[in-house]
Amino acid sequence: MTPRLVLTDIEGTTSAIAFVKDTLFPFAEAELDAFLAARGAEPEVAAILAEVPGPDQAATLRGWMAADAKVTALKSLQGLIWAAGFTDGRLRGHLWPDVAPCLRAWQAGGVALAVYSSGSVGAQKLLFGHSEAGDLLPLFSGFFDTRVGAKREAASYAAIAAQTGQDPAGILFLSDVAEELDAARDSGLMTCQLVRAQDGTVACGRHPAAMDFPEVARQFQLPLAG
Ligand SMILES: CSCCC(=O)C(=O)COP(=O)(O)O
Ligand SMILES: [Mg+2]
Repeated sequence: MTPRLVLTDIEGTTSAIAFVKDTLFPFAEAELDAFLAARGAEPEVAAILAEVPGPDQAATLRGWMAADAKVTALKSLQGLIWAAGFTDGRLRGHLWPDVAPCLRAWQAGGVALAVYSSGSVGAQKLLFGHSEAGDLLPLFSGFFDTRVGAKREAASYAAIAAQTGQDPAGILFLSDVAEELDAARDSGLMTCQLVRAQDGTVACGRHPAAMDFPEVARQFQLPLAG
């Protein structure tokens, strides 16, 4: 069945793992103290901080950062910190060169597009709105983060299907992480693992695999770019 909706992960799928780990995460850590001092009392930030335990919240946040913990509060805060960098040009969303042409072709061909990442919805919009390929936000009809559930839980994909109004069998989920693909398949979605050599991803063998988006298009009869 040709997908009616492509649901894509970001890190390791549309964008380099190194961009997230070596650019985005250090940017947020470097700005953390100044951000908390300047904006910690704002209602939006205070509501996030209410979910951060411990007497030294900056230390808790740094511990989560060091562990790459996919904690919703940390992800929300990182998104708010990155906002300044994306809007003043210090940050630009990395995309592998094959990604934007395929996303444009798929959307133009009538395939809906959505994002599901541990990065907050706000951060997802910053990355695609300020990407190396320009503003890609108009291509997407949905954005989902861990507020819908964890990426390794099947129920999260059922919830996304319900919220998009799509039959799970018509959704293709793209990710580099086998456990995320397992969970999506458990909820009836089609799956494809992105095995990008530059990221050092290894094919898990449990899902169809593609080295880039054109190969995804060929395997799932999606419109081809250019
Ligand atoms: C601008 S999105 C930042 C990505 C991020 O924070 C992250 O943790 C990556 O998670 P993903 O689910 O995209 O692998
Ligand atoms: Mg990923």
